[in-house]
Amino acid sequence: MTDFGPDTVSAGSDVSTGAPRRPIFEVRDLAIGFDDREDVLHDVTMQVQAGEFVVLLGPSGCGKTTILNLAAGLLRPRSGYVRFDGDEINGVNTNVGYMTQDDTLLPWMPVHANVGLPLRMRGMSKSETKEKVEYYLSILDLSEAGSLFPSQLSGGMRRRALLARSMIYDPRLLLMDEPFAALDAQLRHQMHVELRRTVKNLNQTVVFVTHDIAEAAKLADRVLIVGGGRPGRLVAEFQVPYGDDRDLENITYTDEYARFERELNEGLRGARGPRASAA
Ligand SMILES: Nc1ncnc2c1ncn2[C@@H]1O[C@H](COP(=O)(O)OP(=O)(O)OP(=O)(O)O)[C@@H](O)[C@H]1O
Repeated sequence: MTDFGPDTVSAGSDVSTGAPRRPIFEVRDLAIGFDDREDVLHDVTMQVQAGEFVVLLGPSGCGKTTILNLAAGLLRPRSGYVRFDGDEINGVNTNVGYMTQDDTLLPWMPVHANVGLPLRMRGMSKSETKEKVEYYLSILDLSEAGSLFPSQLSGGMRRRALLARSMIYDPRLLLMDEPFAALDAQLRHQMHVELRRTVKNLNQTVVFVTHDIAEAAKLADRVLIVGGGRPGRLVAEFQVPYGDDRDLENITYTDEYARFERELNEGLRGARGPRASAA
């Protein structure tokens, strides 16, 4: 575990050239609040490298979604900067896909039209859109469901369709805000397996928000713990001890996983602010 000071970053370097890598998403010395109220987040510095799966883990209300909204360009910081691929984010960031726990499939459109919608809105031709939709439906095991309407899908299929729609325009960064919170435990597990397989195959960069320790431990390459009371900050960073080839069907039975879950649990306990711990 790394305890965060305000200057902590995870820059890394390119193994082939030794040159420092440019992060795809970067926040430095950030403070953000709403109206004239106290800051929600303060002194936040973090970086996400291309291809990484970063999980923001923290108690409710600590500011996790706020970080995603900054990445999407929906919010601006009070001070500090938020950069995407080296450039400050000014206005809506069209390089991101954003999947939340809301079900935003349009009920009057079949799955293929829902999934292809972002491409049609960007002016892609019908035939190109069809090809891409077919590809994404196939990698998310939805090929048979293309002509069904959202009301005809199971909960897991709806989540997969939403994931396909968030990824179809090849966003350079995928933001996910508790996307599986409404699913039962078994379906959530299936979605974890499919999500990791899909994003790793596509080398998709992900920032994923949750307050579920097991979800963080299974999915992440790196976990950042957000919290510490108000204003919130990054209180700890954990590099996940198992690699890309992790077997999500069996990993939860290993000692390594149990140890890591305990570490995250302790980190999360330290992230609860004075008000939360007193409750
Ligand atoms: N647009 C807004 N206007 C005013 N306050 C806001 C706004 N967005 C967020 N907040 C406040 O900022 C704080 C952090 O909210 P945020 O949604 O980022 O937390 P979170 O960690 O994602 O919480 P949860 O896990 O419950 O979703 C909360 O107190 C929330 O009420």
